Amino acid sequence: MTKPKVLISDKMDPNAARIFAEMGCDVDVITGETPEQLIARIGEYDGLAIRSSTKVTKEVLAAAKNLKVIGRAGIGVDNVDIPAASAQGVVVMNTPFGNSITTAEHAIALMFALARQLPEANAQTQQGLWPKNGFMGVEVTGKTLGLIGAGNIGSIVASRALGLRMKVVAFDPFLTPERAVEMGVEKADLETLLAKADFITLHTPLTDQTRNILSAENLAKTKKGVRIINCARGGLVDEAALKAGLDSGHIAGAALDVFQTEPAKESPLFGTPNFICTPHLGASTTEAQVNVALQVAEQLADYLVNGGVTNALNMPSLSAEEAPKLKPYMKLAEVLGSMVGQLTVDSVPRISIHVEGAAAELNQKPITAAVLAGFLRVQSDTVNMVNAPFLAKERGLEVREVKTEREGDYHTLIRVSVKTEAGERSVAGTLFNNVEPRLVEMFGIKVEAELAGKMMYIVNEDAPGFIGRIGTLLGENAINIGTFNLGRREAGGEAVLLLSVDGDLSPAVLEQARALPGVKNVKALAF
Ligand SMILES: NC(=O)C1=CN([C@@H]2O[C@H](COP(=O)(O)OP(=O)(O)OC[C@H]3O[C@@H](n4cnc5c(N)ncnc54)[C@H](O)[C@@H]3O)[C@@H](O)[C@H]2O)C=CC1
Ligand SMILES: O=C(O)CCC(=O)C(=O)O
Repeated sequence: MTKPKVLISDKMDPNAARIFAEMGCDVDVITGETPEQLIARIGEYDGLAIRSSTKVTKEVLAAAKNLKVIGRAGIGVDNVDIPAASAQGVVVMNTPFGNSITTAEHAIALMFALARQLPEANAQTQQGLWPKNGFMGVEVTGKTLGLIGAGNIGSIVASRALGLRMKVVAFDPFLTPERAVEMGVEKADLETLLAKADFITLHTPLTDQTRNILSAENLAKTKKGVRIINCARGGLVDEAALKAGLDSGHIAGAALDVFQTEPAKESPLFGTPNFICTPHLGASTTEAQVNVALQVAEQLADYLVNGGVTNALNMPSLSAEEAPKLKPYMKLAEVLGSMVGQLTVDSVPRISIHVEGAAAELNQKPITAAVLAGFLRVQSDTVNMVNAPFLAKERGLEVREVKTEREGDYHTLIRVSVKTEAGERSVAGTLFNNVEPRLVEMFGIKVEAELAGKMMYIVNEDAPGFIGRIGTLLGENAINIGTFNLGRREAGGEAVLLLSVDGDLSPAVLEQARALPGVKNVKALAF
């Protein structure tokens, strides 16, 4: 088997390259390239490991013909076009915890730097000015810290602030009252936070809801003398309004690690009294960089080599332990989805995936994704488990998931039903010996078949002589029959026949089969 090829395109701890090699990948480390150089190179790689400098745009993705996974050694993925990656079936992963402590510590460091004006005091002292009377700081003890965003980093900041004997007021729409109690913070709305906080620190992603969350209007609602820290993302704070607030003295200090435009080589804020900044250093400690490098390499290599999915942002996670267990179920799910896709001619507004028995004990998301991939692949051969749920949504296909833990006739069953103009139609399958996918029912008729290779599907009236006629027809066309699977609603009623064949089923052969007496439908299937 050829080794997967991975490109590390940003400066990363050397442990990443070591782990990739140890886990069976060929790895190149080529950093600092222009977008054009990356576009020219990316086509040869299966995996791409990045930090924040590489911008994975639509154009880069369009050139990434072999790319299967992108790994961000860090948290924020605003430098990756995730919708374009998803549409192309490329998994995007991050390392959500590796640099959280480090970034929280940077926010606390900036808070102290603001409280005691450390950068300016340092600069003037080293200029020989000994400015002992020029710097009157404030204590943080007893002060209120306003936390906007109480996720991983925000909650670490809160714990450190509580240790410093500060009060913490948190605004986060997703923070439950129970979690706020557990964290020891007061849950508040934004207005309350703005009115109460002596220091405000931001720890949210940049989204349509958080963009400009500290707008001119909101900055005006803060307490006079407030100090603001942003170690999350540029764009959360209106930089012009921040400058105006510092100039007027309403804001006593501001510290930015992140800017609206990065790298920030110039800014109206530079040189403003009580403004301090760092060049997006939040995650820059030896410990954090080793953590994220190890994690990103392990996650990417695990996906490329074993199919394990960890910390993916555009597909359900699948641990290396779960992956082998789920594999036969996903295969079954995919062939059932494919069968329904190949047999359905009408438009399908809804697809339901019902798992029963052993399958119901597993993570259902990958099973659903596999059904959708099989179902939609009829429309495009670039569909895979990553982009299938995305495409289903885009096409307005309603996806229903149902679980029944109790076993029915089989120890496990997956049923895929589609709603069409002709009504609800379903196929169901099980696993023989826990590994071999088998169809056991289609459209209400019990029929057992292995769905593999080239197959012929026939619906006919159950009548004597039919099997002989179809055998003769295929024999006359030099088509060898591999397996022969029959089912019927009742004696003399509707019957289905699924044949696996060795040769090609030409349109002429299918036409001859359709012309046989009692035949209602004939289709060539491929799995
Ligand atoms: N400066 C740096 O070098 C680094 C920056 N970061 C950035 O820090 C930010 C936070 O990271 P984590 O804590 O790991 O993320 P997280 O996802 O654990 O937490 C984000 C929190 O923001 C909350 N949130 C979402 N929308 C909100 C809204 N409209 N108002 C208030 N809260 C809202 C969420 O509910 C969540 O609790 C991210 O943007 C990340 O990219 C992370 C690491 C390093
Ligand atoms: O990789 C870096 O230095 C930036 C880290 C960051 O911003 C993140 O993890 O979101």
